[in-house]
Amino acid sequence: MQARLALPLWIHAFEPVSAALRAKVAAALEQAGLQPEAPGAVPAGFGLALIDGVDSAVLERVRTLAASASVLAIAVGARAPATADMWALLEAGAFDVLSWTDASGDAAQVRARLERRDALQRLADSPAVCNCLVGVSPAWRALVRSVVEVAAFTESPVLITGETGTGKDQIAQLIHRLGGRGELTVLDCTTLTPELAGSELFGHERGAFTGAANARDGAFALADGGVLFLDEVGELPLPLQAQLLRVLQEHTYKRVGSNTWQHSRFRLVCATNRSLEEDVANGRFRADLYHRIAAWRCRTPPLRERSDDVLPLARHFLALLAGPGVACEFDDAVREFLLLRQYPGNVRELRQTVSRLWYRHSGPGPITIGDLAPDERPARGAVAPCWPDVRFESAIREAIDLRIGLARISQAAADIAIQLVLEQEGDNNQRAALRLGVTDRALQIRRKAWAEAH
Ligand SMILES: Nc1ncnc2c1ncn2[C@@H]1O[C@H](COP(=O)(O)OP(=O)(O)OP(=O)(O)O)[C@@H](O)[C@H]1O
Repeated sequence: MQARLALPLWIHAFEPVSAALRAKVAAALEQAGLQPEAPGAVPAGFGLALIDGVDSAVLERVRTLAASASVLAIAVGARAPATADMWALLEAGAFDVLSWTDASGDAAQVRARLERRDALQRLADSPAVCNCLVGVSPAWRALVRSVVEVAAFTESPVLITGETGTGKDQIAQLIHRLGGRGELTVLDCTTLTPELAGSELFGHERGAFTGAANARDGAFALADGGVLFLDEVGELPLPLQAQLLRVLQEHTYKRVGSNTWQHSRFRLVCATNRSLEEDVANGRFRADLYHRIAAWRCRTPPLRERSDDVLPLARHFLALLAGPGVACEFDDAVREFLLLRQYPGNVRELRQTVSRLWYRHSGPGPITIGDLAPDERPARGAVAPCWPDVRFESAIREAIDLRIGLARISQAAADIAIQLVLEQEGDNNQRAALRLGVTDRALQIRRKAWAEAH
């Protein structure tokens, strides 16, 4: 038997999978060093969904399980599921779909996948990631997981796209930290002029051009053994794009004024806030270069797509400003202001907003709305509650991320509203109906349908 894997692992067998088959799978997994159990009330950690046939009920259940745990779907039926069903299981949140063929390698396959997933999760939750990169939203967490995977398990070039201030630079630094390679050499492509670019990138020999009093290393030499980060790569002029092709492909180049090929082994990370696909389509960016730099792509989502991250980020920036051991918080009104404000400059703008609050603030005590500079305060009249607001949008986004359909979202919103109003009105149907803007009878029908469904 292999060494035990200390993973909380549960097994959920879907109808019509028999208890005997479940026990057989569990025994094989135990042989492979796993310790399967039944799922708890809120399944966490890792889980196996044993399925024999896929229908909407199975998909719905997988969706619920995957909301709080990492789910691996295992098809145990005599026939492998149709490809469309496999995709549907992934869509529902399973991280992979395997077939159980009753062969000796099946349990080993399961274990290998769980180990990899566990290693990824540990890295994503490690101080190397969490101490610098803050974010709790599903969109941010999915990005971090994919970046951790590409950084720690591959050597491929990575292209990071995203609006300004969304953390592309931070992600490049994370790839460098996790990759365990030498130095990080950063080159801002907006600063490359046609005259200087050759020397900046490739270096030059002494006397190669007027003013070249000494030989000098360029970015490719400096990046040897480490990571080369080409920031704003979309701004590279076309002639320079052509010059980069060979070195990115072959890792060889010549210094300006030299005929000798030099070698440099580096990992390439590029970032841009442009759509390079569009630039390729309209001839602004070379397609061959694009395919070399974009072996892996990731996108840093704008802050408006992850409003759950606003307060954690704001608290993080405040803690950095306050320094170690100094507790400082925002009061409720400031929290609301921060949540409802728009951030066209994304995280950078949020950081600057927090800095301005901090420098106007005189402690002790929380940051209060008086700490907001007068020109930043919401205009009079603009503070009336606006609905639907970003919090509502965030809840809906979460439902969409969980791939919940429109009918269920609308139904759930209506059910919650009815429940809340009934509570407030002491279960008085007539008053609740009045407040909800529906007839007494309509509310009764809905309540009856709800009671029957639950
Ligand atoms: N997830 C995060 N956690 C903590 N700080 C962050 C995060 N994302 C961004 N920041 C901070 O926001 C600011 C902007 O981030 P960064 O420079 O990485 O953005 P960018 O996308 O590279 O911007 P640009 O396109 O303008 O170069 C920095 O101060 C960075 O520290």
